[in-house]
Amino acid sequence: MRVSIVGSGYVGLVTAACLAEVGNKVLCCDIDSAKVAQLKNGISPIYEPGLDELLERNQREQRLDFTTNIEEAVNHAELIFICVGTPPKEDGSADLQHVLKVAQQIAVHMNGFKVIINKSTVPVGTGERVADEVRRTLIQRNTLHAFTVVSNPEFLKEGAAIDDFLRPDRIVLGTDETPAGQRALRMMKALYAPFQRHHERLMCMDVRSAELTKYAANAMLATRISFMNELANLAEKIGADIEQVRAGIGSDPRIGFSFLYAGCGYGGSCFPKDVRALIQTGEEAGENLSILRAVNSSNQRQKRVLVDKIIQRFGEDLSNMTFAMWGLAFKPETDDMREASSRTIAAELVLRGARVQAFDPVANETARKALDEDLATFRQDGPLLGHFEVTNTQEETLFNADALIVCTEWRMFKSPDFLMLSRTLRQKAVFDGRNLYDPALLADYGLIYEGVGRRAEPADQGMPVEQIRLAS
Ligand SMILES: NC(=O)c1ccc[n+]([C@@H]2O[C@H](COP(=O)([O-])OP(=O)(O)OC[C@H]3O[C@@H](n4cnc5c(N)ncnc54)[C@H](O)[C@@H]3O)[C@@H](O)[C@H]2O)c1
Ligand SMILES: O=c1ccn([C@@H]2O[C@H](COP(=O)(O)OP(=O)(O)O[C@H]3O[C@H](CO)[C@@H](O)[C@H](O)[C@H]3O)[C@@H](O)[C@H]2O)c(=O)[nH]1
Repeated sequence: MRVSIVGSGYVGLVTAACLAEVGNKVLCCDIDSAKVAQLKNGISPIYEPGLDELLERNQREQRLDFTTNIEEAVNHAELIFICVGTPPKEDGSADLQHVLKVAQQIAVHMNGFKVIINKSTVPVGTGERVADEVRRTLIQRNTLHAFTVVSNPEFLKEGAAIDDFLRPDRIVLGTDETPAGQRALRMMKALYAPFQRHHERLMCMDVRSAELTKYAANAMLATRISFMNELANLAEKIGADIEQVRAGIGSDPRIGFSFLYAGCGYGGSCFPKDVRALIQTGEEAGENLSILRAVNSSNQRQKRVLVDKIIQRFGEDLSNMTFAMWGLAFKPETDDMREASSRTIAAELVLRGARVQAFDPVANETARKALDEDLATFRQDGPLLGHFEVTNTQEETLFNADALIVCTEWRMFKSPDFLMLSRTLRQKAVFDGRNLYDPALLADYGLIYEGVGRRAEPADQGMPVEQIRLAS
């Protein structure tokens, strides 16, 4: 089939590459000409495992191309996916300006029947707003073409996006009952047939329910994480260990193990924004979503939990301190820094005069830009006391460092040389925002360990480092 994708970001590119991979002719459009030029030269603007190979192969085999020309994209296909951003507005609601702009542009260039597919995460009612925008533009231009709007929310996770798209848990399709809606449904079923060979994964519903399903899924997952984060904070105070509690409850199949990891808060381009947008939808509908309000504020507090521990240990003035920071991206296997907890932590430390030496295997560049922006607002009030920099290796972060902070659970950080850490860190302290390490083992190495909801082991009760060295 012929498919056009408008918006070539994380969702647009993954959708385009995966649809091309199964034989569709895909044209991907973006307003960012630098991004399109890069893509045309075979360079992916984002880090997503497996994406580069798919982009390269499908471009080479002429099933995938890129353009900045929306008219070309509209003419290319009957199926047009909208995959542009829906960032949060000041009040938390989703900003639909990019979605509605694309709807209008589709109408301007419409040359026949079109199925307009909302893949961007959009609030309930957006399908109707997109249809209104198209209808209004068609009337203004005195043209008449049949079209329908489908909701097809995307559930991929960054870092595992290709696999999530090729082997989805479910494919949600929201269509209306009109003949055009039913024709679109048949086309969409055919488009997704290659991704559900083994069993039916399609869930067909009305447009509004499909739109709400997306927010409900993210809000539920964010709630689970925040529930565990709050229990972790409690566990610390009453001498329990959240990792043991997690294992204890996850084994109940009604609860399950997924998304039960406590840590230094959830980030990314979806959970924080979508929770806030759903709260706003509730507000507009006169429904106070009190659980989600609590989740949102709980997560904002959680992003500071390591900062509080650091202040408690070293005091408010950190001007003589250097922190090594491992991991900057909001999760492993991505370079995405949107709403990453590392940003909150690094900025808070720099404002207190600390030097932060950070390393992420793929997000160093995006992190440098993000922190520059974050700290710029504070620079307006005078020169910063501290300093943030990224280093080329994990080891370089440790140079003259007092303590280590782990923000992202990249595989390479999971089993470090604890003896070396114990000898190198001046204050022998490890603040583990992802609960990667065993508190008792670190105590054996004479390291002070602070996780999230872990039972602390006094470092001085462990075997002294020198003794370990003699024993080994
Ligand atoms: N990133 C994810 O993991 C993920 C997963 C599921 C759903 N979503 C949702 O999908 C949507 C897109 O997210 P993303 O992370 O891919 O965003 P992104 O910021 O990575 O990409 C959006 C792209 O749209 C382009 N764009 C903006 N206006 C345009 C226009 N008028 N014409 C053509 N291109 C235009 C931008 O230049 C950008 O390249 C959002 O609604 C998001 O909530 C994201
Ligand atoms: O047990 C857990 C699981 C995740 N996280 C954090 O939660 C955030 C989000 O993680 P994840 O959901 O894996 O990444 P995203 O790529 O943001 O994916 C979410 O957001 C996407 C955009 O809407 C959806 O498509 C996905 O289904 C949904 O999982 C990250 O900061 C994680 O560190 C935890 O703190 N504890």
